[in-house]
Amino acid sequence: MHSDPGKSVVAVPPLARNADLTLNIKANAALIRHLEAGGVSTLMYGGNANFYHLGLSDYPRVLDMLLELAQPSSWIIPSAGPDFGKLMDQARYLRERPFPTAMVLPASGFATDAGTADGISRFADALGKPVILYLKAESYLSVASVARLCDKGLVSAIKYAIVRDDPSRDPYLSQLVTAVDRSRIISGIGERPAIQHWRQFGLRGFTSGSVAIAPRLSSALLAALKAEAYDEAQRLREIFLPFENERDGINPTRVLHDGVTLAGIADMGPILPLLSNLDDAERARVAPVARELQMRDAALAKAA
Ligand SMILES: N[C@@H](CC=O)C(=O)O
Repeated sequence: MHSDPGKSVVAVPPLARNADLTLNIKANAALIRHLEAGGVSTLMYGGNANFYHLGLSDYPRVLDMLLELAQPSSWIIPSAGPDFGKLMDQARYLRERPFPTAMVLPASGFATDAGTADGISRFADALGKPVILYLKAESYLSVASVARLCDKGLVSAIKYAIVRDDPSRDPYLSQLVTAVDRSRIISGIGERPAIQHWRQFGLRGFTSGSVAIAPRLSSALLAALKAEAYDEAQRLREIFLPFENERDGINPTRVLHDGVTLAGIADMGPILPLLSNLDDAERARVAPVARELQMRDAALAKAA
């Protein structure tokens, strides 16, 4: 298992379940094979896999399935939390397994900056390893608190996912890249802001949900960024926008979950409550867009 955040696009895939909500091992295997065949070797199981609602009784089974299904050369990053009790309970299962790190899901509400920093420190101590921070809102952790956690050696990487109308105007990110080593920060909002985060803020990697449908196209975008081929990167980014627009218009996690099924990659089945699958009208809207993205990706495979 490698542990280099810039080696591949960091996929944030959905998790497949059967009708009775048990794990669908065959469908999860098919999705992981699809990603790995498309050049993706880092798979982060977090929001899109709905780890927010994963019970402790299910957690070790999910961790073991992911370890079994991924290639030994791939890097699986599970997440934990978001609440403090779950973080500390899950640390026990994580530390018994060979994960180089885990991502802390961000709590929203009923938390303070100081309390969140304290909770993350205690989780990293219990895990015995530095963790990945997931910054999704400015109110979650101040830049000073993030820098202190990094200085204490408790953070291996940061998934930066604060959405801006204009990603090039981001005072929090501007402060962050001066306060911590920017090579630790990964753009965490998919293909849409990845080029601006790369060029303007020096972030050297990105996470993606839509990579679960189009791993070759997303990997080609990362390769274009690494080669400083920015026109090509822009062309590739635009291929993702129709699907990303549906995700942003309905719900990013729900559209991705059912989009993978509708694109014919693997049957993701029901999404774990408290989320719900798309309704019929939403499925009718998303299906052609998901299929188009999958076909563009397949065309790239044929051309290679
Ligand atoms: N939220 C983004 C990146 C993954 O975390 C997406 O789902 O595309």
